[in-house]
Amino acid sequence: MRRPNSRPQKRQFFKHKRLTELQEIELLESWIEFGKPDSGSNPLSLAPPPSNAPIGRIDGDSFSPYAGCDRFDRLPLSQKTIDGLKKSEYVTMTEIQRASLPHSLCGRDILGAAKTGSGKTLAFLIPVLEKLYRLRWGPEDGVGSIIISPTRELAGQLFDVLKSVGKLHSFSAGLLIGGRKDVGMEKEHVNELNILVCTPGRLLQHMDETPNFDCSQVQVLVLDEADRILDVGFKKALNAIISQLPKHRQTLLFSATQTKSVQDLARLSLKDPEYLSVHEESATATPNRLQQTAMIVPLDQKLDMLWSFIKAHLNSRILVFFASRKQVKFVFEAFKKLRPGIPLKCLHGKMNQQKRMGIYSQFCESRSVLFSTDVASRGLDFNKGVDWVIQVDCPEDVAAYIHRVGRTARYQSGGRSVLFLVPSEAEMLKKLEVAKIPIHLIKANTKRLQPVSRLLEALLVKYSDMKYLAQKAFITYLRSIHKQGDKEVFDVMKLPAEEFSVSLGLALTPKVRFLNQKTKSKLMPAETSLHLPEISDEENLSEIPRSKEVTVGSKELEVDKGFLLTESPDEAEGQATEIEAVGLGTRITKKKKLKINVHRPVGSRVVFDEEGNTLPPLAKIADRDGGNDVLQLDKVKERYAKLREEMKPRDKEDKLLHRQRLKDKRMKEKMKMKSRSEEEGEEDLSGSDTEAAAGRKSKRSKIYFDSDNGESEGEGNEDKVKFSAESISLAEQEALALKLLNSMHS
Ligand SMILES: Nc1ncnc2c1ncn2[C@@H]1O[C@H](COP(=O)(O)OP(=O)(O)OP(=O)(O)O)[C@@H](O)[C@H]1O
Repeated sequence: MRRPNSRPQKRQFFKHKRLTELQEIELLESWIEFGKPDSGSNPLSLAPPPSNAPIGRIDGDSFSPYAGCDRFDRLPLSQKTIDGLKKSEYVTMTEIQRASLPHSLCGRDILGAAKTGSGKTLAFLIPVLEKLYRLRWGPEDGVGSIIISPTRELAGQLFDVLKSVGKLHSFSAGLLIGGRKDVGMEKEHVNELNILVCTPGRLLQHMDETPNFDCSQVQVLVLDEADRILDVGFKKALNAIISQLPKHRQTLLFSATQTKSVQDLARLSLKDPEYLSVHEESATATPNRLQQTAMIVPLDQKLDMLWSFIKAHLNSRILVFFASRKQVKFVFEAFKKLRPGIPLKCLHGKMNQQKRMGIYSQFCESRSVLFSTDVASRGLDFNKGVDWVIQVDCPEDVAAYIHRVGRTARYQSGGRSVLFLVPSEAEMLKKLEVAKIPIHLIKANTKRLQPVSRLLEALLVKYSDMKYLAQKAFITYLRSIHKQGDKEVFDVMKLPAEEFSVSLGLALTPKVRFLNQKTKSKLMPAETSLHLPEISDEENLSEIPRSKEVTVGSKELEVDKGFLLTESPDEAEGQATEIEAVGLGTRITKKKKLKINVHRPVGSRVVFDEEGNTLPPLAKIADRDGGNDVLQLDKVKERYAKLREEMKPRDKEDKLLHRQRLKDKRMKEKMKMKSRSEEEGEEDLSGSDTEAAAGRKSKRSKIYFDSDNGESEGEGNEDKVKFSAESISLAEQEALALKLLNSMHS
């Protein structure tokens, strides 16, 4: 009885809701049309209305202005979006949101550039939601918007923000990224999704493989980190994607480092795009709350510096960038074994996706050090903030620098960054300065440096897989420098390859095959690691931005003051002395330091000096020519040369021993096989079941017996061995075989 009554009520409710929605859309369309900002204008130049000014329709056909407003609820947005924003605690707009939303809500194409961490994500997600809402997009309409991100982690992050802000809308959205196994399931549902957040590769995979996958109705295309996606690396994929999208669509491009290349934009067929670069006039290209520093660090001392830095900042969240995956793996594995006292994690593109996502969220949650390649350099917003960004290897260009340091000091929080430059990369400082990046050249407080290369040497002796990782790290680093396009900054020939390999704990310098013989011979000899950087002369020094003091205040920053010293102009007697001091300082192992050898790998040999203090295993070798000698560079080099010489015969011995062991093992296996076949019976040996059996049999007789008469080849010899398989036990056979082997080797 109740049912028939309830139906009309329900229908009434929906009818009412539909009308409201339609009315809302109508109102929004009129409001947007009424307050359209002039094409080419920047709404940021308009003063925001007073807080008590009316919002929406004022009377008849007039509406409140929205260009220039500073709060989301003053924009012509659907109630669902306003409520979604409020629930996610977004009330006031950031500059890029204020500048771009009035234009993008009108349906215009946007090229948006703003500093890292300035809120570009909402600047493109809101117009996507609003456009589809106003078009009353539903499940049967299929894909209405595609948001492309260069990395999986970033796509995942965008998807989370979309879910949070758009949770009151009824659109279906999907995350399509590589590395996920459920591609089959994705294929079944991808056509039902309204908003796709994806990486270029996975999207293209669906375009190629998924039957009936249709993107011909796409209304809004978004490229986050647009300059990266338009880069050569994604060129083919992007061209293929664009060819399957309708020409009439809205396109939104955002990045902290925007492209203006006409060629790039022509590929996207933008229509009169609004170029909104909100921080173009700003004094700096990086966030204002970011304190940026650089240090000249000889290549062979980078790991000493990094290790010391980590040990001095055990309560921080530190993101460390390297040039290659192999370096990330080596340093992560090595430092993990040395136990610095803070959790270590690593992230690179070859990790499986689940692990990648896990590491990303773990790093968001707790204090730790994350070693990463540039896979984490763009867009990622670690929710509890990153305290330090350390660039152990120089970024490939200024844009890469901006994105890397942009992982800290996001939105309204502060952050700090350190860039390590080898002396030959000092040119990078000038490039950063030209790009309006306020970076201060500092030098390390060498008293607090803790050398780590000797510990690495010990590790490599103990763990053979570490040696392999170190070799790979060495080669890939040199290769990455060799491949860099900017030859003003990167010159592989200026790198002290041998010293570098020693600093990784390698006794022998690996061969660098990708450099031809001629080039190899030109690789810098060891002493160039201490050569002056190009900024050594007074003239150039004055061009490098300096700060008199790093502004530090908190308790933790006292540690920084101890570890990092700003180079004051008074100190600049000449870069030569300073760099040399840094160079030597990091190599000096003061006895005092060695007394507490807390970094010793677990289970490693402990060596004591005459006073009963513990020393790292190789410290003894270092000191045996007299304590003061290590203070001299020549002696240090001599020591390493000696060490290498000492290691050479040991390496040979190891190889011989290894070969011998393999032989013994093979011999034992064969003996076992023989005794097994004997147990199985004569007929097996004489039978001709398979070719393999025949082969085995003939091989056996070749090794153990004189082929015809069953006598050993060594007859007549003192150690002659003559045996018959039937007459002796397996143990005896093994003993005899070993004896035979020994006699052969002797
Ligand atoms: N209007 C806002 N009010 C408060 N917080 C905001 C607002 N907009 C963005 N944020 C916060 O600012 C942080 C950075 O935002 P977002 O990730 O969008 O920056 P971005 O400009 O895309 O950075 P990147 O260039 O590194 O990709 C995020 O934590 C986000 O939640």
